[in-house]
Amino acid sequence: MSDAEMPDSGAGCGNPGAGRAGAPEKPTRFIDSVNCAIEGILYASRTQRHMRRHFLAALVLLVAVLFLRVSALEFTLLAISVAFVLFAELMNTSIEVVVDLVSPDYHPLAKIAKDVAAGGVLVAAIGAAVMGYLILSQYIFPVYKELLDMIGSPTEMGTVVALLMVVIVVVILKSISGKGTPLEGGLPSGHAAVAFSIATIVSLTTRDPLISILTICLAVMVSHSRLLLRIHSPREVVLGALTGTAITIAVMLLFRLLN
Ligand SMILES: Nc1ncnc2c1ncn2[C@@H]1O[C@H](COP(=O)(O)OP(=O)(O)OP(=O)(O)O)[C@@H](O)[C@H]1O
Repeated sequence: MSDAEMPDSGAGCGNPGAGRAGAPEKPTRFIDSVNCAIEGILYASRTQRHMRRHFLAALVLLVAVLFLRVSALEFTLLAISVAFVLFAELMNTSIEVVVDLVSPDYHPLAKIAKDVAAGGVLVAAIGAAVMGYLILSQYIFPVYKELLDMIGSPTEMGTVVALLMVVIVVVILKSISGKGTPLEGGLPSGHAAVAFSIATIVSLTTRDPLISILTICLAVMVSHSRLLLRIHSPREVVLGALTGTAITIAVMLLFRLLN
């Protein structure tokens, strides 16, 4: 529980006796119990960055649901998935706090307890992602396909020109920033730029949203490996990805305009 806060033992819900008799009292009224539950959720949001991310994802999903006009059944399935992820994160936080209480020092069993609880959150999140994909892809894929159709299929010449331009722009930007070599380090990441350029070309060639997502996943993995190897910073990788994608799309649009 790296960023957890030590709770204030005197203040909080359902302990009106605190401060008077000294010892906090358990909540007796229903409203006090509800307040305690809300305090638990607030504690988890305040101390667990993953909880905040889950809430943010839930907000994004709600906005998407509003725009995509999913059916009531689909909304129910999505809501259950999101609630399950939030529930798992709350249970994970609770287990972390209990483990820290019982075993503040390193203990192999404490590690297993926390790792298993974290595994529960991961399983819930993967389930929600699969559910989200299966439901939302029916609405998003046709729009995405239309977008790919608007840019058009790349010609062989367009592909070669786009890739060469990406490499040249990366070298120029690296020489301006004065950091790194053509193949290692500096701003932007050349690997990310080329990986995203290839992902864009494959997406436009196949015009298949699923293949597009899979190749983008590969590009993300290539970019992530540059971070893991500590060759690039997140900023350099993101700029590389944007450079590769933007130049490739621009070249494709230009070829479409000229032919
Ligand atoms: N007392 C301990 N004994 C052994 N290993 C521990 C202990 N505390 C934490 N760990 C290890 O560190 C990992 C992270 O624990 P921590 O309490 O920091 O959770 P966290 O950073 O909030 O993680 P999460 O992303 O799961 O919410 C645990 O999964 C566990 O492997």
